[in-house]
Amino acid sequence: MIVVIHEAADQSRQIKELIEFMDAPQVLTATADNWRAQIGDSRLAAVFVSAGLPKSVQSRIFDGVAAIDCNVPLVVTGDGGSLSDKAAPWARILNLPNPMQIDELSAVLEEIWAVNVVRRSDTMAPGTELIGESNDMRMIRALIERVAPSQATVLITGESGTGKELIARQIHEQSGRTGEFVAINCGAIPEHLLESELFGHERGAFTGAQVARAGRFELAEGGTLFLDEIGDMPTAMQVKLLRVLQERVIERIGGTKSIPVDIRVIAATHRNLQQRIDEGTFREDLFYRLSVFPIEASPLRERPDDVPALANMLIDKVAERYGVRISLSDAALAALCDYEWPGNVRELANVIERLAVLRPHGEVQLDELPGAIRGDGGDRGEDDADAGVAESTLQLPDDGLDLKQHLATIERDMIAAALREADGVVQKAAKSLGLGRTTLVEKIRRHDLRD
Ligand SMILES: Nc1ncnc2c1ncn2[C@@H]1O[C@H](COP(=O)(O)OP(=O)(O)OP(=O)(O)O)[C@@H](O)[C@H]1O
Repeated sequence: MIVVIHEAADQSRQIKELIEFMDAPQVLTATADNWRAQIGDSRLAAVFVSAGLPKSVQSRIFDGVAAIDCNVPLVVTGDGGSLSDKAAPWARILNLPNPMQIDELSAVLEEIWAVNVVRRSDTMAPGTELIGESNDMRMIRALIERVAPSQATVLITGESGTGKELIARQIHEQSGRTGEFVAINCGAIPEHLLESELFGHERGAFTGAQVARAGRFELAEGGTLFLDEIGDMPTAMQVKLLRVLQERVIERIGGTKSIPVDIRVIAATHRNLQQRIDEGTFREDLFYRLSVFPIEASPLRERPDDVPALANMLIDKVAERYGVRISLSDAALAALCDYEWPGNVRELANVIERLAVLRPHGEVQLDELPGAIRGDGGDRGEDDADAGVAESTLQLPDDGLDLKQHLATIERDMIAAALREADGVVQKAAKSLGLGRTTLVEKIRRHDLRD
């Protein structure tokens, strides 16, 4: 949800229409007094605030936004007034001068989208407990315990969905560090935004930098900075990161002051960094700096003993979310344990979620699992086409269901899953769903899926 606050109602409407014209659904016009009530429980993606509003009113809005989440981007529209440096030192403030140009608005929306991809990934973990009693998981827990109290930089490697972020969070939680756990996905943020996201910037450092802003290094002061997808970090940024790791000081963009930082760095990647070093896309010196204490998150197929406990935990989560509790027959559970899980725990979570939505009540039987998991040689692409569950096995719950509502829920969840997989890139999600981009945008709007 994007909120537009302007002293003139016709201006508010105009800005809302322009934003909607740029394919951003869920735009709300509001006043400084009622915006908070108007958004209700919707997730706040950005707030557009008129520069013409009195400073005291702006401050009130900023404080309200900070109370929800300091990382929500603030966009100051028009140039009728100026913002105090101290108005919101925590904030990401973007500027859109009058008259509003489409290309400038488009750049601002791109940035808002990027920030929100990061915010979403920051809150993605459905639970914080590390589940599993396999030898690998026990070993990982022991490593976490050993490294947590030290200051050592940790490099967590492993395939996608193996729990690298969860491991990083555990290290932070057990470290006794009092600052925040700040995560950033180095692969999801456009290169030109990554530097300011990490290092922050001083006022006037570049167009739109209306006030100074702290970067993630500073936000993680006294805590932990989690650099996810470090293997995708552009090489120019790798040099800067190496300097921070060596000298423990940063400089904001456009700044001259060296700011000391007390942070614990944990990096993670699903890439083979050795291969990237050989290809010349990852610096060897940075690799050695990062991998002071390496932890490898093993793929789920190598620890099938963990599948039952993970499945139970995920069934609980789904029950909380949808109010439907499934169970697994012995044969179904055995098939889950035998499956290769190329998408690891995240894929298991998707399968459990799909089963709960498509087969809302009762015990899931072996023949109700996706073909690839049943081991009948079913092609994964075909399985995806029928949402992972054999059509003939769908059963009507004893007390019936509201089919329209049920199908809408499935559609909403599939779109949400596709957007997650595509890191929020609508074009990519549309392709994986076999839909045109405009159709998907319309569905996202209808299902209220974009913030
Ligand atoms: N051992 C585990 N116990 C409980 N939940 C887990 C475990 N491993 C993974 N998960 C859950 O699976 C999902 C994926 O885990 P996570 O995001 O930590 O993986 P990742 O390795 O960082 O993935 P990516 O490389 O794609 O970022 C999360 O929702 C996480 O909570």
